[in-house]
Amino acid sequence: MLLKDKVFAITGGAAGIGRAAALEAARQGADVAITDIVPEESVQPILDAIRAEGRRALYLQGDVSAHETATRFITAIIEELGGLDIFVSNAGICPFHAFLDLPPETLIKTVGVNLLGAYFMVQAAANQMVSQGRGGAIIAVSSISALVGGAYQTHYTPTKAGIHSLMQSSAVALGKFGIRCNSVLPGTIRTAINKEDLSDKTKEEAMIGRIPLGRLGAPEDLAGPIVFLGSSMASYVTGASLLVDGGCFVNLQ
Ligand SMILES: NC(=O)C1=CN([C@@H]2O[C@H](COP(=O)(O)OP(=O)(O)OC[C@H]3O[C@@H](n4cnc5c(N)ncnc54)[C@H](O)[C@@H]3O)[C@@H](O)[C@H]2O)C=CC1
Ligand SMILES: C[C@H](O)[C@@H]1OC(=O)[C@H](O)[C@@H]1O
Repeated sequence: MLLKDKVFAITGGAAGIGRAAALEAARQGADVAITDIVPEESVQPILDAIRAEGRRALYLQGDVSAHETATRFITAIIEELGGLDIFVSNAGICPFHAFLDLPPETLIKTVGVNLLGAYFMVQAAANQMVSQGRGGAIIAVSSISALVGGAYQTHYTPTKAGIHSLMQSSAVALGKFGIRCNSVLPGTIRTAINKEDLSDKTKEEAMIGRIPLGRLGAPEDLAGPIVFLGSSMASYVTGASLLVDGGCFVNLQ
């Protein structure tokens, strides 16, 4: 087991990539804390699955774009699970929209959830890890979109580039405390975030055609890389970013 008796916390753990990572962390021996904006009832099956692995599970409902959520989440983790070893900033939104008429509210909301939310959470987690004095690991779910553009994602890709950069700077700021900071850069992974976008079958086929491994990703494809970066197997890895995209990024021609 890669995370035996560690405390693993994740934002946006109610669905998609976050849910897959939370469940894998429990399978790998960690107690798991999840925060998400959805009500606790809808997360109950995930909490039950974590407990079925013999691990403790905690849920806090909250909006990551409100900085108080970060304090509330870390406080709950310490009260109920007694410490924090691995923190994953994953919650995010991607409301696809054209550039020229993008409403300011959509920009403000996307930056608030994706970038400010990640910042508040990572800062709070880092402070807790520093005060514990035993190091830790922070992983942010950035995106291949940190490196490439999207005509309907002009408000989204800068948040993912920002998260990628946040992990690089945090790695520098927190190295002296033994805290490692890395990001994963998923390609296109089938989740609720892109269900509507991928309902355009012509677009979906074109996207699959660009991927050397010949398929879109599944949430579970991210679970292993996230657990690996959180584990002692990655003890000399910090400031790094790991593309998890089936080879899409390197497929130029
Ligand atoms: N699915 C994909 O193709 C890719 C996803 N990503 C990133 O992966 C992360 C997870 O996304 P997915 O699992 O794909 O989507 P998802 O929609 O399945 O999961 C996102 C989770 O974040 C939660 N969430 C949304 N707004 C929130 C808020 N204000 N406060 C707290 N929780 C909130 C949602 O309730 C949901 O549980 C996001 O940061 C996304 O940008 C990155 C690259 C590709
Ligand atoms: C939600 C999109 O399918 C997805 O988000 C990303 O960050 C990827 O680059 C895809 O565009």
